[in-house]
Amino acid sequence: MAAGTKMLSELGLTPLGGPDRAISGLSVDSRQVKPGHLFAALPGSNMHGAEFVPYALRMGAGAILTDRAGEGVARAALAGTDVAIVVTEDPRQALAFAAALWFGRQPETVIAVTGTNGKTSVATFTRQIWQELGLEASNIGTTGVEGSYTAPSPHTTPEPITLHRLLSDMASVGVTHAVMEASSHGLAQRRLDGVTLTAAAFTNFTQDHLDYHATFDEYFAAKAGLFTRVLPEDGAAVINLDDPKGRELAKYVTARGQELIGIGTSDDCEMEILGQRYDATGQDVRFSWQGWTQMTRLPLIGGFQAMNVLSAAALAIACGAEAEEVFATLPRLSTVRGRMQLAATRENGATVFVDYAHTPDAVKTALSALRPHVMGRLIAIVGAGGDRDATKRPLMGQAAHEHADLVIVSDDNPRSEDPAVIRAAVMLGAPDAMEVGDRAEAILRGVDALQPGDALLVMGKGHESGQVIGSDVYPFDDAEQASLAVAALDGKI
Ligand SMILES: CC(=O)N[C@H]1[C@@H](OP(=O)(O)OP(=O)(O)OC[C@H]2O[C@@H](n3ccc(=O)[nH]c3=O)[C@H](O)[C@@H]2O)O[C@H](CO)[C@@H](O)[C@@H]1O[C@H](C)C(=O)N[C@@H](C)C(=O)N[C@H](CCC(=O)O)C(=O)O
Ligand SMILES: Nc1ncnc2c1ncn2[C@@H]1O[C@H](COP(=O)(O)OP(=O)(O)OP(=O)(O)O)[C@@H](O)[C@H]1O
Ligand SMILES: N[C@H](CCC[C@H](N)C(=O)O)C(=O)O
Ligand SMILES: [Mg+2]
Repeated sequence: MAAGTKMLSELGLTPLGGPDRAISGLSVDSRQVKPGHLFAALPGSNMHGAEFVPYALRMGAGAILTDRAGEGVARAALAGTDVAIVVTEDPRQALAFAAALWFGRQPETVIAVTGTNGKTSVATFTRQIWQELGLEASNIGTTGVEGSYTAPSPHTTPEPITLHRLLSDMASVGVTHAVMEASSHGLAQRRLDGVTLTAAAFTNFTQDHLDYHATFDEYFAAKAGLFTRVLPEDGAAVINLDDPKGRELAKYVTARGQELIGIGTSDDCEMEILGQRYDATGQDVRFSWQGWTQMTRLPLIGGFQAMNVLSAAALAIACGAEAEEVFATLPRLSTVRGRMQLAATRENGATVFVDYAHTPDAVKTALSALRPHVMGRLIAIVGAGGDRDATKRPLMGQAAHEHADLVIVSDDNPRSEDPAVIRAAVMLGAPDAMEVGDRAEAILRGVDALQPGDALLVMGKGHESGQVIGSDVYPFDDAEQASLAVAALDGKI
């Protein structure tokens, strides 16, 4: 937390029935409270943060922010103290605004990307385009903070205090352009409500996270909030119009008077994909921007990458870059780590790719996207994470069964669950799959099966560097294991 203090009123907060108060910082977790901090006692999915007010007071909290549900418990704990209390309808949003005002600085241009799949890819390509144009740029998301400013990021969308500290640090070292992923958790929890956005993008909407959001509609409403609540009226919205949910969002965007940039394969899109031709190292893409037809080469595997890249190009243009200069950078973009990444090639020419597909739709998309680049068979390794949406498991198995020639079901972060139970659920959708729990062995078996012209797609872990079993994290990297397996089987080690 930055040195110094600020008054609650400077952070947009009004204490109930008491005088204004100087605070020394912000905390969302009672265990991190420092003397004089405002402790945000938030309604949680397990418990109400107000339960921790007594703890926060022992740590020296100077003010409490909560909602009506937390007010009673908080007031009881505050009896006899002079600690201020702020009660609002939506304390998560109030905290987000307070964090923005506390840190007071962000890069001039910040954009956010939402959607079930493709957020990391679009964010990374946008940052790469900006850097190619000579701008100081970073992306924030699942793979950490990358580009001109780098840092680890524990969340896809960081908590508001962490987020605004980061944006302020970036701005102070000269980063002018930042692009962040807006996860549905992040949006539902108002984590980015305090960020001033120039533009936002929507990639697509399919099943995920039904462990957290009660229904599909609730999950979609969380994503829609990026356009209906966070992006200002003078912001630009880049929307995938090939997705019916994108069409729905486009109506909200138009109703709010935001600039709509449609992207897709229909002729009402400003950025229209006209054709794609695939080969072993990438693809040629024909597209038009506001009616101006272009051809470009993308050194990227997978048809959907054209959508991701052109969304990134549209975002860069929406934020002021020259279209011609943006398009000139596209052949120089590089694969996002762990997304359709070529990890190893066997002596016989067969290839191994690593991808982060961890939803039924992503499994289908990744396999069908790889297919036109491959002459031989497609072998898939698939598995599902423990302590996550269990309904997606058989659907992921089924997608692999339908789109690959050979399926191996293996473990992917079983966490607190029994891995055999997770594999059995995946195998409900892929009954003739080979079951190999140990992931290193599964990769070895997959690589061993590769004939000339074949490709192996290892899905689910992408850039991850560990296998989470119980509460332990064992070092594990799919790309590294693929290289080791190829080296071992080709007699190099
Ligand atoms: C499921 C989820 O998103 N949980 C977030 C939520 O916590 P919660 O509602 O479950 O909290 P709770 O356990 O009920 O506790 C209630 C409150 O008491 C506080 N507390 C709790 C214990 C204590 O000792 N003292 C204390 O003050 C907590 O900080 C919380 O504010 O609110 C907390 C405070 O804002 C977040 O830290 C927490 O994120 C946790 C760490 C998390 O792991 N989130 C993941 C699932 C997440 O956000 N993932 C998305 C990406 C998903 C994807 O696309 O794959 C992301 O953007 O990273
Ligand atoms: N535009 C797209 N359409 C469909 N599938 C995609 C698209 N882009 C990427 N994917 C698939 O989704 C996987 C995840 O991609 P990416 O990491 O870019 O998405 P994400 O939205 O950031 O995911 P997460 O929610 O896990 O952070 C990729 O490995 C790929 O299989
Ligand atoms: N970050 C996401 C995706 C993880 C993908 C997969 N490796 C898993 O562990 O389920 C999550 O935690 O749900
Ligand atoms: Mg991501």
